[in-house]
Amino acid sequence: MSYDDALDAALERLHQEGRYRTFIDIERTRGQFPHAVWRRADGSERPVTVWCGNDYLGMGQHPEVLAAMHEALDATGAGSGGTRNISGTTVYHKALEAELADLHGKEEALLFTSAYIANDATLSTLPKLFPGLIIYSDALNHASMIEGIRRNGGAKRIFRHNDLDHLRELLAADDPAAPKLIAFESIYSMDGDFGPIEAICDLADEFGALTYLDEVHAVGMYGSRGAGVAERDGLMHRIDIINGTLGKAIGVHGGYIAASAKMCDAIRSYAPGFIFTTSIPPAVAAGAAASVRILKTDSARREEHQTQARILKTRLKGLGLPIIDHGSHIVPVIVGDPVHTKKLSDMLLEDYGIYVQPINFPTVPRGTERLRFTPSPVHGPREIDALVQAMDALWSHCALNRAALSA
Ligand SMILES: Cc1ncc(COP(=O)(O)O)c(C=O)c1O
Repeated sequence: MSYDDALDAALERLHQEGRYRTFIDIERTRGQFPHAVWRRADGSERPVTVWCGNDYLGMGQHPEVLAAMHEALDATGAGSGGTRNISGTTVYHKALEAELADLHGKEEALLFTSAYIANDATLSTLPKLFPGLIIYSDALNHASMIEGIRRNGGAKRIFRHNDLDHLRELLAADDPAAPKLIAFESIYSMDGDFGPIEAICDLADEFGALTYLDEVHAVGMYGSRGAGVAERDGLMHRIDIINGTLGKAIGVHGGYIAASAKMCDAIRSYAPGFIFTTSIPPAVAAGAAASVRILKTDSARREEHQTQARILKTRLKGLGLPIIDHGSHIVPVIVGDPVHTKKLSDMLLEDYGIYVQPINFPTVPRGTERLRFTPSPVHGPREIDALVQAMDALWSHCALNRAALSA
């Protein structure tokens, strides 16, 4: 088989399984979000409202964030010009790390090019620091954590999602003297359910394990200063390593960990995913630092975000649509098969100008294919009304069941 034939076969497999992904070309205009323009393949345009963005708080359009980026861009130029060790460290990177360490109440923070890389690089490096380390990983952890754990060559145990009894059983079965780390998330983004942070910290204390918490879907949105669910629940001091993104609620780009100075120093010194890659541009660091700083005091924006999510869930539930509701900001509507999920997504876009991507297997289990809406403070009553009316009409059009789901 030629290389070309092999590529054809690999792509065909995805088409056959209904897993081939096509990009939807969405063009934004500064200050217009969530309104944007969809450019079709033939070049024609359609105005759309974006309902699946992860710029949860609209910070990517915040004038102070944009001003900070412009200022740094004008002062320093486009790129960082190197890895952090070789000319890629600037005052902007250091200021952002200080801002993040302060946010999470940790001694230090360490920037990565994304939260994916932060998870992968940190989790793949930890066994080099703690020989014999056993990592206990929630079954629904993000792909970036799974990849890091898979590649690290150390021992791993997968506990059933949020199942404390199973986690305890696994911890108890291992050598009490072995170094251990429990890796989990504060909000699991597909169902929007919360990780049992306090109970996991209790188990970590009991079994002498470190805790690693991915707060990617919570940073900026939960806690009095936007540090995440651990802050909201008064548990930040019990987490050894916090992972966060600058690309979702912070509205810019990049990722980080926050931890003790020694932990950050060791990861900085050992992790190839930190050492051998160009650092984020200074302008990106400046924008992210401005955003983090603003969100530390802008609790009104957080409250508005939660209110919009509650309103949307209540309205969709009022139509009898199967919503998963764990009380977070994520609004998953379960359609239950890939064909209807795709059809709904296509019709919402073409007929109603509403952009939401279908979420299918393997991202979610078969039979739970869904549309996942992400409201923000800039989705007003007009946008919510339009979405609710469209969902009502399309649900009837596709003759889908109207049955409430329990959380
Ligand atoms: C739980 C979780 N962790 C990490 C990431 C990676 O974040 P980033 O987009 O900054 O790479 C994601 C991305 O969606 C995520 O959902």
